[in-house]
Amino acid sequence: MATALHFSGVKTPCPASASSERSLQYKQPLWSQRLRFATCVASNNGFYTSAKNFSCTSRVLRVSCEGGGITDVLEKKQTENQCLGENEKQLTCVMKFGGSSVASAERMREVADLILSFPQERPVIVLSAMGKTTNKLLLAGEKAVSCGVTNVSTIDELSFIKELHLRTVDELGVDSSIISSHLEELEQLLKGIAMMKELTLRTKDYLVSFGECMSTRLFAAYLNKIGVKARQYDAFEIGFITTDDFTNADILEATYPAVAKRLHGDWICNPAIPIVTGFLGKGWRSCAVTTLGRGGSDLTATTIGKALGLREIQVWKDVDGVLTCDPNIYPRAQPVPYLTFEEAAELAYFGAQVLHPQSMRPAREGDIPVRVKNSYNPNAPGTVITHARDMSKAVLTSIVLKRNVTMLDIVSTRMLGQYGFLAKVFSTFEDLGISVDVVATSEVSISLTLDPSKLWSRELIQQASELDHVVEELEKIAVVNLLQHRSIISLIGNVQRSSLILEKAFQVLRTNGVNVQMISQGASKVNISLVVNDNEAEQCVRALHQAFFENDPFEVECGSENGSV
Ligand SMILES: Nc1ncnc2c1ncn2[C@@H]1O[C@H](COP(=O)(O)OP(=O)(O)O)[C@@H](O)[C@H]1O
Ligand SMILES: N[C@@H](CC(=O)OP(=O)(O)O)C(=O)O
Repeated sequence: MATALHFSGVKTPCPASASSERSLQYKQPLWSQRLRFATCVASNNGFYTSAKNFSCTSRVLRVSCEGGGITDVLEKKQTENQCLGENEKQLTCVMKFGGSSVASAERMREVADLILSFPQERPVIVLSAMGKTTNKLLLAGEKAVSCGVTNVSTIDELSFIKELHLRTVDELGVDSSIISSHLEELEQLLKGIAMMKELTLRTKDYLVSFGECMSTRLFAAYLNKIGVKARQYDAFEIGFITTDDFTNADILEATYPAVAKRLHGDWICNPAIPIVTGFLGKGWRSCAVTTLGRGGSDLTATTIGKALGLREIQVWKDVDGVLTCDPNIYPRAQPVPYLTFEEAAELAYFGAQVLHPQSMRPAREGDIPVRVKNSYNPNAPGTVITHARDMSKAVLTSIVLKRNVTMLDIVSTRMLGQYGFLAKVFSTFEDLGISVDVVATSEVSISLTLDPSKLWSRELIQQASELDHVVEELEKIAVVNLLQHRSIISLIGNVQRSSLILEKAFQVLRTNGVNVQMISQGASKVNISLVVNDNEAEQCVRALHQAFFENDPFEVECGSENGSV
């Protein structure tokens, strides 16, 4: 590949230095081959080597030498795609960094270093909004509804967002023009919301999109500033086509070829690290900006992974991988080294905030391994999620809690043996567009829980009236008992060993005086769900964690009547 390149125009002689060559490779992985060659040509000709900074456009490679601000311009004579070696024509992996990983200028610099510490990779980068920007944008929107147009500029969250992004511009040393129009437009939008006194789901999505649009622009500008060629993309401009379910849109199939064509096409014509907004899409009918549900950048990453058929999808978080339970509930949670797609999907669906519920689907379809890593602790091995893993020793993998769940006990008013009862119950939910999580049935009754995330996007008042409506409809065929403030504890693991899991679990729950109100073992064979009262749930998770992950396994298996399990 190197011999196909031609550089000329080097004018300034400098002493040769091997170490500069290494630092060039480190800083500029995409160009490392070419730079090594450029450096080599230069030193061979007795010109210079100690290159310090460099930047590349499709035609010009600019290298400034150490010790004197001398800039040499190396004209690259051939066109970009002719220059790409056979194995450089493919992007290799996705690296997604969540809000916690890009919360400040310092964190962005660290993330840039982290990306560049993998010079063998040609990554696509997916970023979330900085820190808690999405929450702040939503709060600002809610305040705008009632604060009056003239008070919009004093909304605390707006000031916070402006200050954070402008400080980051400053600290990264990039041009403020890359985000100034977004900040102005954001304020205009909030004024519009204040004028209308209304924040629709569609407007909410447009509002939160500013977070990702700005973080990616900042990061791409920073990479370009340090000489690493990067190109920013808004996902809604490059083919992320979704349903029009604002705040919770689904990716449509057309996305895959469109995204692949755009990212791969650009890379081939003019290689630059793609920096893509996570979380965002474009509604196929409305053509408006949509979002993929909270935490949706994980789904953006796996979608790109599948679209481009990449080798690996890396999801960089602020924890050492997927843990045995939520560390906020129990800080002694431990990393889980391996998971299957199925386990990870159940875990995410049943509430583990670490992964977006839908994010495993594209990875599983494309059979692309997902690695969950800690951007604060890159040396930790993290969690690798693949199609299959050795389950011979696996019992329990992780404990997940989903709070604030609504449970319905539905008892048929008809006689035993009546057919069509289940069908009628579920068609009621279908008609009302409400999704059901966990189900347990007997001949004449059904207990089920309703997915709070599907109700989440609706106003509380609307949720209450929808629940009333559900009960009203079901009461035509059954006696209905609505039970609120329940939690689902999901035991994700090897359900081939369900008796062992249940034996231990019930021992723990009995010791803690907790009665399970519903139990379900899904067809997936990786999940047993138990429904308990909200106010008992965290205590249960801690006790279950101690029993399954911390105690001596022999002690746990034997248990005792009145003490620790
Ligand atoms: N089982 C779990 N494993 C790991 N993290 C979990 C788990 N359950 C909840 N979490 C929480 O998820 C957080 C990471 O997810 P998220 O905030 O979406 O990350 P990011 O914004 O970096 O994408 C962790 O900080 C942790 O508090
Ligand atoms: N910014 C969006 C999307 C996202 O994925 O964020 P994070 O990766 O920080 O969870 C959110 O807060 O929901």
